[in-house]
Amino acid sequence: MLEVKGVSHVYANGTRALDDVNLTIPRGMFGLLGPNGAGKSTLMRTIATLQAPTTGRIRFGEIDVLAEPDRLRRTLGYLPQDFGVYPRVSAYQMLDHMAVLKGIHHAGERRDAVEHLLNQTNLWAVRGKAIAGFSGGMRQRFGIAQALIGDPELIIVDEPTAGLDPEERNRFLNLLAGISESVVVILSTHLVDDVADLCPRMAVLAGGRVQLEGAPHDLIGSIAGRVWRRTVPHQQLAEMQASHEVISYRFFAGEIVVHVLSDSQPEGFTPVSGGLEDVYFTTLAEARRAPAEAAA
Ligand SMILES: Nc1ncnc2c1ncn2[C@@H]1O[C@H](COP(=O)(O)OP(=O)(O)OP(=O)(O)O)[C@@H](O)[C@H]1O
Repeated sequence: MLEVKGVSHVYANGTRALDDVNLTIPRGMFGLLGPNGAGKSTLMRTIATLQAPTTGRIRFGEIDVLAEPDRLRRTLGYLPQDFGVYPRVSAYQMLDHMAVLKGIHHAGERRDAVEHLLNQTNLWAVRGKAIAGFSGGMRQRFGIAQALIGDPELIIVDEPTAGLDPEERNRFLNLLAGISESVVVILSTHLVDDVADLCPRMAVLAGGRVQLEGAPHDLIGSIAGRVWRRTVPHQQLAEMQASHEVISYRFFAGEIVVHVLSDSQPEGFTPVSGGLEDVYFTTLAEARRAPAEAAA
């Protein structure tokens, strides 16, 4: 279990990227959902001991993460949002090298581990090819292979499916789901579907604060009977936004499908069985409104 308590982070330029974040993350897949700039990467890097928070505490089981970063690193697998450079060495060589860095010094043990990871991530056939020539999906699968070296108990993946085509995305998410049973996996993403498909627990981060936490199923239940939809010509959108609590809208066949939140049925609207996307957009709308109301 990972416990994040009262974690705040203020960057040197004064940006408060995390503001009193409290989370309890059990074994299994945990979705951390939030829009661009929400603070997800800052939180992921902080848990991964790559940067220290301004205040707060983090525990992973017996480990005091901020006081014993090396101890955490030995049991951590981290797939950052961006590796930056991709080396011209083969996937096999790179994994072998990284396994040495992770402390697997026995050659036979290392060979077994590297071969197992290449098979697990479906990269065996391309093990001799340079990573620099890999497609986006292959790179992400390589990223998971390197994160899994040494059987980590805490795995952090930061926006892993951005830019993947649907088939590669599925392959990647299935791979993650397969490893998440006995370890803590934190999946940071701005894609609601990634969380809805896979995560038994989740939180929404926005403006550096945890806005919502729970099981997707329960959170969807919490908005049941309060989400309504109506299709309108796009000229009417501004009017709709002024008169209703619009949580989302999308263009469809030349018109706009509007979803609104309301305790009773607004005129001209039909009920929708809300999904996680409605929960997410409702949460973001409320998060945006809170500072505006406080200022007023
Ligand atoms: N090194 C830095 N110096 C100053 N501000 C930063 C730094 N890194 C991030 N920020 C700011 O902190 C806030 C949170 O950024 P962060 O990258 O953690 O968000 P995110 O949720 O991961 O966003 P994205 O989905 O766009 O990656 C943003 O306002 C960002 O501009």
